[in-house]
Amino acid sequence: MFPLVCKKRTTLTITSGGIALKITLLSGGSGKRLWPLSNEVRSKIFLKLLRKEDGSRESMIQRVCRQLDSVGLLQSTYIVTHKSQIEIMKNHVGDSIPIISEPYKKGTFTAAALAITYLHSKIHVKADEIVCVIPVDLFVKTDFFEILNKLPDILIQSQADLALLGTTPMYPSNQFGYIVPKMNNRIDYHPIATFVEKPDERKARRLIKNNALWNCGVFAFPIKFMLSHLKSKSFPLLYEDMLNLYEHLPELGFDYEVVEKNRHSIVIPYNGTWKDLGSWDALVDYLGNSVIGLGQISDDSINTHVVNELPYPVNVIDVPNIIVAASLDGILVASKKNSSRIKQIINNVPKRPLYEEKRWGTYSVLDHSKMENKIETLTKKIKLLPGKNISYQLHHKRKEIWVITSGSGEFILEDKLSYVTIGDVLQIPLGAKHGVKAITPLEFIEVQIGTELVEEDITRLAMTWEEAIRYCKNGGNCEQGS
Ligand SMILES: O=P(O)(O)OC[C@H]1O[C@](O)(CO)[C@@H](O)[C@@H]1O
Repeated sequence: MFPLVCKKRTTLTITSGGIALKITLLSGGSGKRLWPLSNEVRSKIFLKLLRKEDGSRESMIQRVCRQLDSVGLLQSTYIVTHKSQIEIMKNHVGDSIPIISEPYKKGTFTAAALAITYLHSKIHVKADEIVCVIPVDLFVKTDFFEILNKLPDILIQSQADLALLGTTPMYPSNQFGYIVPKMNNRIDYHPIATFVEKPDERKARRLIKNNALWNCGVFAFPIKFMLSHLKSKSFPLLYEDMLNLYEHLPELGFDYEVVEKNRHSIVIPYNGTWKDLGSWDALVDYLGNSVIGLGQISDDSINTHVVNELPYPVNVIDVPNIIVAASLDGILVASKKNSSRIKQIINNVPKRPLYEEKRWGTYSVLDHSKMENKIETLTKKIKLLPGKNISYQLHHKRKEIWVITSGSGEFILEDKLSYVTIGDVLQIPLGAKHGVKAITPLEFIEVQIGTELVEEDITRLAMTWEEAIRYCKNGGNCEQGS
């Protein structure tokens, strides 16, 4: 899906003054403020909304990886993400970037700690190598990433054990953390005097007068610095031990846990574009068009945007300064200024995602009905990318009827392989082993009938098609589908 193939990975990647640098992208968080396009499994970093120069669109994670690649850092990049997002992550960035899977969402400090134990005990990164932790939901120009290559030198020269990136504030925001530098006569870094988190507007103005910078959420330090911090907190230093304990570890933020307590930190000023793309208000500036998907906005609806994933048009007449975002998960109509308030009410919205990107393609839930006798039906539209397959699997609580609506593929039912194409109707009884692989882009409607229809009711027997084929008694001979 995404042609990002990074150059050959080496254990010793970028060196500056002989010290190597590793990049850790933290991609946790579900981005509730971008509901309904983001949900439990499709976090904001996977929304393919950002317009590229060639007119195509990319997601935040794709943009950051492309920019890291252009400054030669992708080959030393590791991604930390929650286990539920591994499949979608691979769809966006491919298979060549190592992904460290978080068993639970535990905040930026605990996620960074997991990454450090991985680098330290799994791939034996040296204790004085520098690790730079970056959030994925930032919008910057490529020159921002060029600074990262200077981090090892700057950390050595300054003898600091923690470096942060700070950007010149655009206005007295009460939404960001401020870094107050002790001004020296250098232009490349300053020691940090103090931090002020989300000040009110008056205080923000004063801070800006005192040369304070917005905290970009980028932290760099030698591995040994974090290892000693972990030791002092009695956190495990080995990756496997960390995984075993993860469920019981506290949810901690890196800012509070490390940055605000450390006495030898520096800030590296960055004067270019930096934007936190966490809300509709911020994101719409980078969409390129005022309407994405089906819909129209009248000329008098100034500064209004529509992002519509539904197959129905959204028309807006004479309503300025709003965002309309529509997906299978729901519809948001909000003033630009207050669209972030969705975060407070989102908990009342049903959790099951109605749209998911999987390693093989996507599915959308079209209908879910529950009858009085506890029988449920759930209808999905499933789209498989050519050459991809769903697992060879069975369900304990549902039978399925599939109608192939487009394309062709191979289908295995109870260890029997057949060829399927548009118009075929496939009956999959309760408990029957089944799987499908797309030859050309394959689309089908799946009707599930059973009790407790949840995505988790899947016993997977084989993940790859080669493994699935081995189940076939007829040695893989194709028969015409039913
Ligand atoms: O195990 P995989 O490959 O993720 O496939 C899951 C998909 O297979 C099905 O169970 C089809 O039987 C879908 O309902 C589901 O989305």
